[in-house]
Amino acid sequence: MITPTAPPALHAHRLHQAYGAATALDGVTLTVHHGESVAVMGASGCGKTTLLHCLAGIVVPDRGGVTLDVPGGPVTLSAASEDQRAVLRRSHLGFVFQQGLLLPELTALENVAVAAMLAGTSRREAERSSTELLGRLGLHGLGDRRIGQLSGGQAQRVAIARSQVNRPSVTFADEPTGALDSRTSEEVMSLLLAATSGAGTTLVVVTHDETVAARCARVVRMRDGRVVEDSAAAGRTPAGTAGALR
Ligand SMILES: Nc1ncnc2c1ncn2[C@@H]1O[C@H](COP(=O)(O)OP(=O)(O)OP(=O)(O)O)[C@@H](O)[C@H]1O
Repeated sequence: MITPTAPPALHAHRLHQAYGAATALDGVTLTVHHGESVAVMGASGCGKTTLLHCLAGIVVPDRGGVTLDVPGGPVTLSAASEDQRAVLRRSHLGFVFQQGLLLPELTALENVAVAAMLAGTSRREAERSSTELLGRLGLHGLGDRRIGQLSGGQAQRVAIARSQVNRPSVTFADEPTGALDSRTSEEVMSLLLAATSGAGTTLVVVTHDETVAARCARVVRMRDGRVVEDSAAAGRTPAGTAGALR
């Protein structure tokens, strides 16, 4: 008897993306399984962020396609409208960027709760789950602070809380520790891993930092818009998944 296998968390097939004369992606194929943590590395300008944006449906590539497995079944991004992709991102994908992109005029709690409310959660439930999540990320009692009243590491914890409040299937992080010192970077990466692959969901993280990449189960290296090395092919074992946050 043949046992049906679960679809991967994401599958990208021969992605090409050019900006004028610059080729950002030159035929990237990548499959990421549920619960994996994958670091994407490579020199500046090699196409890492463009890849992340294509995988998350922020950019639709010139050629090639991406399929994401989310609750309700796999979605082919090229077949989805811009509105459908926006709903998919809000409800099923998480994002953490270098600067967090938090709203400075809102408190830590409001920054997290807004993400839940935009995905359709009531204010009451959004505030309850956001308070709980901030507490689990070590920010108990700091929910009323505005972002400018937090340290860089605390602000990134808020960004992680915001990214996870809708329990995303896949979390995309672009240089999430880029603005932090090495100790804080390690703490933030531990929390990000615990919240994602440590809880059975998927993390794709773009980084220049080898120590950040070493915490991930898999490292993909790019050069000139192509994947030139993939530790999955070399049989590397998971290393950095800390205990689950939920
Ligand atoms: N919106 C855009 N318009 C024009 N060119 C772009 C755009 N986005 C990316 N590029 C170009 O595409 C190439 C890949 O850029 P990308 O940002 O994906 O690289 P990266 O590896 O993430 O770089 P970095 O590590 O410096 O962030 C570069 O040559 C860049 O200049």
